[in-house]
Amino acid sequence: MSTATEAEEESTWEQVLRKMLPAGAPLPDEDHLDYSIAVEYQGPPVPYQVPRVDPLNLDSLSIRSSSLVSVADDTDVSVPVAAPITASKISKFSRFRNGTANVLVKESTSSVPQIEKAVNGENEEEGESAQVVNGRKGEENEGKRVNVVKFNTPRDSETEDDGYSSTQSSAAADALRPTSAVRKGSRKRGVCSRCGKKNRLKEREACLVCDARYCSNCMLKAMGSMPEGRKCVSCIGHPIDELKRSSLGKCSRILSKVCSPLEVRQIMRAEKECAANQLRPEQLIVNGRSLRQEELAEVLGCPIPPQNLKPGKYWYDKDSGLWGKEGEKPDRIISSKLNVGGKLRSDASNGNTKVYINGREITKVELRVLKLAKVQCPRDTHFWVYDDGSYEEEGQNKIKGKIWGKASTRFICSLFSLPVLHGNPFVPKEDPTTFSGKSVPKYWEQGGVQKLLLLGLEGSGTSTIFKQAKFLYGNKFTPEELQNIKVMIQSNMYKYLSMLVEGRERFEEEALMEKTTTPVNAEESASEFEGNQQCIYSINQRSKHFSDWLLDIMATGDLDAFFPAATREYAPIVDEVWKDPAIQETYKRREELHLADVAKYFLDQAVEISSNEYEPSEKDILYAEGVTKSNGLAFMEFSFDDRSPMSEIYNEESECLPPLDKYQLIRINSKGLHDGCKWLEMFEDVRAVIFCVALSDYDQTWAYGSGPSCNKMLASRDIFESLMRHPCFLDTPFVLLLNKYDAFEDKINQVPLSTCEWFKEFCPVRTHNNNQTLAHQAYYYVAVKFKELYSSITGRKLFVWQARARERTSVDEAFKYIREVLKWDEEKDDDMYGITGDDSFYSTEMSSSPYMGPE
Ligand SMILES: Nc1nc2c(ncn2[C@@H]2O[C@H](COP(=O)(O)OP(=O)(O)OP(=O)(O)O)[C@@H](O)[C@H]2O)c(=O)[nH]1
Ligand SMILES: [Mg+2]
Repeated sequence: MSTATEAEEESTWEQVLRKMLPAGAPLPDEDHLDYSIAVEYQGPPVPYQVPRVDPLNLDSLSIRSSSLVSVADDTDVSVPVAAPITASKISKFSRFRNGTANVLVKESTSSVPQIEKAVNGENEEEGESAQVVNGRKGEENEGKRVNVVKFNTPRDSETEDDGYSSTQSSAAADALRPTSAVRKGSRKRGVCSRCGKKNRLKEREACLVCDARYCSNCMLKAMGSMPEGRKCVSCIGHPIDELKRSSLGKCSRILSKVCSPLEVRQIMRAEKECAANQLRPEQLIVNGRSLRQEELAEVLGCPIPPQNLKPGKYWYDKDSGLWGKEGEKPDRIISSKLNVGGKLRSDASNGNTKVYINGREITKVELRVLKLAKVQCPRDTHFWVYDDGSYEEEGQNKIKGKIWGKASTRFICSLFSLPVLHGNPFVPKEDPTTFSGKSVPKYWEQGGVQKLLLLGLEGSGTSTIFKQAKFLYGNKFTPEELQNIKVMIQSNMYKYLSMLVEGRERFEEEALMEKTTTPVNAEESASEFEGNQQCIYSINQRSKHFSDWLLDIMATGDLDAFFPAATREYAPIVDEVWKDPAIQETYKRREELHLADVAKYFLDQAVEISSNEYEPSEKDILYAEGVTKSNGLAFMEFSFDDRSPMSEIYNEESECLPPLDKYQLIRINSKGLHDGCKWLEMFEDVRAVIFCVALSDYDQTWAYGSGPSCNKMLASRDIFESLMRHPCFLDTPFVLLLNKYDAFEDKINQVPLSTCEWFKEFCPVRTHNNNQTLAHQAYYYVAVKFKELYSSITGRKLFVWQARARERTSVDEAFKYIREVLKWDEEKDDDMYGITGDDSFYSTEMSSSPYMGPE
């Protein structure tokens, strides 16, 4: 039962309060004391009488104060419940304030009018009134109040702020709060569960247990010192809502605004590590049996534990280490030989293939991968698979091979989202057949498909090239891919806008700072002050609210959950904000914000893009940043069908023509490169690595995640270097695509190439008759720098090609060049001498270039 204490004397209330608060919670000072807390008191008996209040008879409760209750969205319960007291308005002597206008309103379901309401309304820090609550019997505590609608009537707040006349004890309100924390119902975005203020544009911090949402004003008051992370004080000790498990320990923007970084760190740590928030063993059922505490400990403590473990039913094959959700294909490989759960059942993953691994009937996908990996598995085969991936048929006592041994199998697995053994000592690196022994070209064994690996730093143009290849060589985008691209474009648009509004905020601050620190003369600056501190980066309230809201959403990483469902709704305001002169001014400084120039292309079409009927045009597809929604791995197969029809007519034995060369283009985005290049091991059998560099990056800065920033060209160079040193590619030819030549041409006359420290010795030749433009010279210089680096490390020749990926013909030429490189690479093994004299044709030979500065 909750106890509520009303203490007369200062020393006494302080004492009592301290005991009520969670250990370590700061005691609010008297002026700001507006806690309304209900916690179960578990301390020693107190030496004085605790005032008791009988539970209220809800039906007879008449409240003069500001709140009434509606149960608008609740069908089964309809008990009026006592009001939310705007806690910040209650004095420590716990009197209700004077009620004013009370209005009952249903929560509107459309959010557009709410935006209007909120953005036109006053700031949430100011007083408000007229709150209506959807409450429910027995769950009315701070955390449980939902759907509070407020009216932005400034008059009300004025009258409200003075005088508290009700003498009703706050204990009455406290008594209504249950002690148990139960999550209930849906909560409306933007309504603070404590003060009831509503603003859809403000982010709220949610309690991990009951999902009560608090505004930044109320958060600390409702959550205290957060000894178990973000939980209402009354929810401390209770297990978290499992839906929120993935957000444990992930700081929100609002929290980082309210607390210092050190506090945030402590809170996040407590949230992750405190006992109450841990998985309980009975929540995990493995092979049909819930775990015991020591089994859970074993699972979590083993060298390769299942990650992001959530409550649920799993199967585990302790011989191979395979682990998956009950009824599903394997999800990962964890440590083997753990003694946990029941016995693995044959139907554990609901397979119907009549092929068994360690007694489990495998799923169709697994069977497919086994077949692709050339493992013989007719029906009723029983395999025994060990934790190093080696396998044998049951009863035969003869190891047949290693399932994940071949790179190609690992690649297939990754395509089918099946787990593979990673970074384990058993990957047979020493096995010559899995490495590209060039004497028998590897691709012959794989049906003649030659893999081309396309990579580059973020924004270098790899996805543009990939998409161009798709347009060029005939692979149509499927409806599903198109849908993904559409969603990608829509969410990118919000990303661009949020970068702009964030930049605007910064520029505005800077501009105003400058204004105040450099007054032209006293009079002017005074009048400027009165002019409400405006500058070219200032925007109106409405846009400002939208911007704040957008930034909050972006900060919580919620974007995908929120869009594109809301895209249509917000299209007009997106368009309005984008066209705002302040944002346009900000866009002019986009380079400082690392904002791609396609931002304009897409934001100009905000309304069309947001529409349901929107279908990305070819140009949209091409200009969009990324290939897939997750923008991870993408691949396509193609061949160049450019044999002239004439030659076939002439060739009487046209059937004897060699089949067209088939290629598989695999594009990895730059993230895959940063994660310790671990992806790359799957691609050891590629025929060529195509590394893409944006020439125009030479004056850009860039940072790995939140790390220190550096020149982007240097970052590209470093990645390139780590690739050529990678053991998988020791024998693989590299093609360097120097992309964005168009942007480079535009830039080079304004920004000297020597801006990049690696190119500081570039000294262009300035003769009148020189028909080579500066861009041309600069391009050659860059190419030579890369070539020198490459040959100094590998002792081989680097192939370089220039590209403008937005132009389709340029990409076509690039691929034709790559084809020549492959041919040359093949022939060089056959004929070491015949070709070497001729190789300058394939590469940009310019070691004697006049543009090289003195070394
Ligand atoms: N001006 C110009 N822009 C280009 C060129 N190639 C690509 N872009 C643009 O540069 C931006 C980034 O290109 P992407 O193809 O997405 O780059 P990426 O390598 O896939 O980068 P991530 O997806 O971020 O890993 C896009 O807006 C492209 O339209 C080019 O040759 N010239
Ligand atoms: Mg991209």
